[in-house]
Amino acid sequence: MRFLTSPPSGSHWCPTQLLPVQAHARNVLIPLRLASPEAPAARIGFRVQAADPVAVAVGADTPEVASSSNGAGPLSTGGSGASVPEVDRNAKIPNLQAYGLEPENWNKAALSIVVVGASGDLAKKKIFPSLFALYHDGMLPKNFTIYGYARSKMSEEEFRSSIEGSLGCRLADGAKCEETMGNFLSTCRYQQGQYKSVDDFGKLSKRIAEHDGGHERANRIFYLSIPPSIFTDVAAAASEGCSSDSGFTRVIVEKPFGRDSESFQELSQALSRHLTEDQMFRIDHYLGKELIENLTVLRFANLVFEPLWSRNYIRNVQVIFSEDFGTEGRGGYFDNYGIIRDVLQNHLLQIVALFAMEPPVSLEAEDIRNEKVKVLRCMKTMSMDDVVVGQYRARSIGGEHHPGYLDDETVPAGSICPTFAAIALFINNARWDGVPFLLKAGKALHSRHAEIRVQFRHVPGNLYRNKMGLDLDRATNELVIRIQPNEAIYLKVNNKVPGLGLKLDVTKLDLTYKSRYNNPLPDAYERLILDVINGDKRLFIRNDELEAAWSLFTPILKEIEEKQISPELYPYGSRGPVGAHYLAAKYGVRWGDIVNPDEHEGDDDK
Ligand SMILES: NC(=O)C1=CN([C@@H]2O[C@H](COP(=O)(O)OP(=O)(O)OC[C@H]3O[C@@H](n4cnc5c(N)ncnc54)[C@H](OP(=O)(O)O)[C@@H]3O)[C@@H](O)[C@H]2O)C=CC1
Ligand SMILES: O=C1O[C@H](COP(=O)(O)O)[C@@H](O)[C@H](O)[C@H]1O
Repeated sequence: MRFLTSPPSGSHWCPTQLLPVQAHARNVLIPLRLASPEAPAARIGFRVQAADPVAVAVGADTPEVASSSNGAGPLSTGGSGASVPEVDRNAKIPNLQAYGLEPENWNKAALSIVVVGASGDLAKKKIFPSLFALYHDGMLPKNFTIYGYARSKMSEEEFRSSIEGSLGCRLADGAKCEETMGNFLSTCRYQQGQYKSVDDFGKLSKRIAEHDGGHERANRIFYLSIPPSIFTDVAAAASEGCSSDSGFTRVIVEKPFGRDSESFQELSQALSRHLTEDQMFRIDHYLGKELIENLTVLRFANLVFEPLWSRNYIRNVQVIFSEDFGTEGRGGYFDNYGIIRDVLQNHLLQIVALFAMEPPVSLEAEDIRNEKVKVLRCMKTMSMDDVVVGQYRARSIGGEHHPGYLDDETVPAGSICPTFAAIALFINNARWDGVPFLLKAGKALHSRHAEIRVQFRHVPGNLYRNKMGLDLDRATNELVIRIQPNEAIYLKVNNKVPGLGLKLDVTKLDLTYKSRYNNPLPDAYERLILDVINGDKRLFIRNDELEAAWSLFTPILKEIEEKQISPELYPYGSRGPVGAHYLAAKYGVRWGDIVNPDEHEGDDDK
């Protein structure tokens, strides 16, 4: 049982690609089922099993080599041969052994989690509910305490009831849930204080020390859930007044990390005066989403994908973020940033980096982040010809009035801040040369979904060409990784419609998570907070990644602001500005979420 913490939600051109299919095949057997209502399970059939990825990747297809590699993890090839510790996300106690820790020690150390900005939106909406879910699932060390820290005056009771309202059980388990919630709340304490005050953080330190006194080691985590303008003040005051003297002190820093290259450098230098790189965990919660963490598994643990992962087979890649609500309540923050800084420069770019990077030497955080930086640095500087910006306007739908962006009281009159942006991105390396990566993000659109769409090239000399109708693009394979809602991975394939005739249709090999897996998915913040406790930085962003990301986006952000480029207006609840279609069409692409509206649950085709 879990808790509701969010809305319901290579190698370069691989020589092995040239090998005949038989060289990859290990055995031939077993019925294969296609996930199409029209295609019932076959009684007899065959399945071609790929040889072990390890053996193929080293170019050794002999059975001897293949079997000798069987025991190793799928990614243990590339590097020194050192085995990668296996992370068991389902273990009650997190992957302690992977970090050389024993469960016994884990429970010996005290852990204090300080949520700075505890009175704010993110703390209530995500941080406390995620901590509660971890607590309920037994994923927090026995001796842990949560401290809320903010300027607001609140008694401990008021603080607890402000949190309580946002905690909920995913599946009601009645009294048990209430009891667990009560126990959790009793570990929550509140400390009022100023963000710049070393003395106030000192008072908190004293309280923590009194409480943790009996423990040999006392670890502290600070979650900076505050506006970026005060990140440095808090880092300075907390590190001076409230660092642990017998354990680790780690700091989680929320986005946005600056507004452009210059402000990012300033922030980064200022923070580095108070915190070491080791202590800092720069969060991008999209990296904590289940389907994003699975991206590398999909690519590197399956032979059927990685050899196709290049310009040779992929026509274009689309990364789409769509929200069906506006900036309601966050207009003040949003107007200073806009959708490019809010979503594209971080969440979507991080997805592209993970998607397009070369295989890392190992699964160690630094090896993964090295590859992400490399691919980010290969990206071509964007020009305004490849950018479309939009802003939503008011609209009445079925008698219900939806205010436009400018109707938000917290938004300055006449603001030209984009609430929608579409961008074509190119990667100048051997793997991706010429492949358009189309990124699109918008608020107040027709539906809420986030997905990656990989459109493959046409089959050369296709024998079935005349059976596919005029629109050959519709018949090309498409791999869709639906990040949310209704998480799924599906591959569109052409298939013979069963019967005596020869008719083809496009159907799906479908892995819809809720049909395949029983467990509800953890919220991204749960996973990420647990990783901070474990000291696992794989899903956190390194400074040089951000530097590369900002150098990519700063020129267009400056141009939009200096030239005061007006956004194209689009009606609330629509599919966004028409300009986005022209941008895609310029590269011979159609947005997959528009061409296939039926693939989005809750779509009402406005
Ligand atoms: N909310 C969200 O959905 C998301 C937020 N983020 C990021 O997380 C961080 C926190 O976001 P959120 O909770 O929305 O922020 P809030 O605006 O709600 O601020 C959090 C707390 O900080 C204090 N505060 C607010 N403004 C100021 C100020 N100008 N000077 C000093 N203190 C201030 C307030 O506490 P008090 O007055 O009690 O001290 C407030 O409760 C931000 O960096 C944001 O960009 C990232 C992703 C999503
Ligand atoms: O970081 C942000 O993300 C949210 C969307 O997050 P999701 O997990 O609900 O998809 C977005 O609404 C917000 O504007 C942005 O700051």
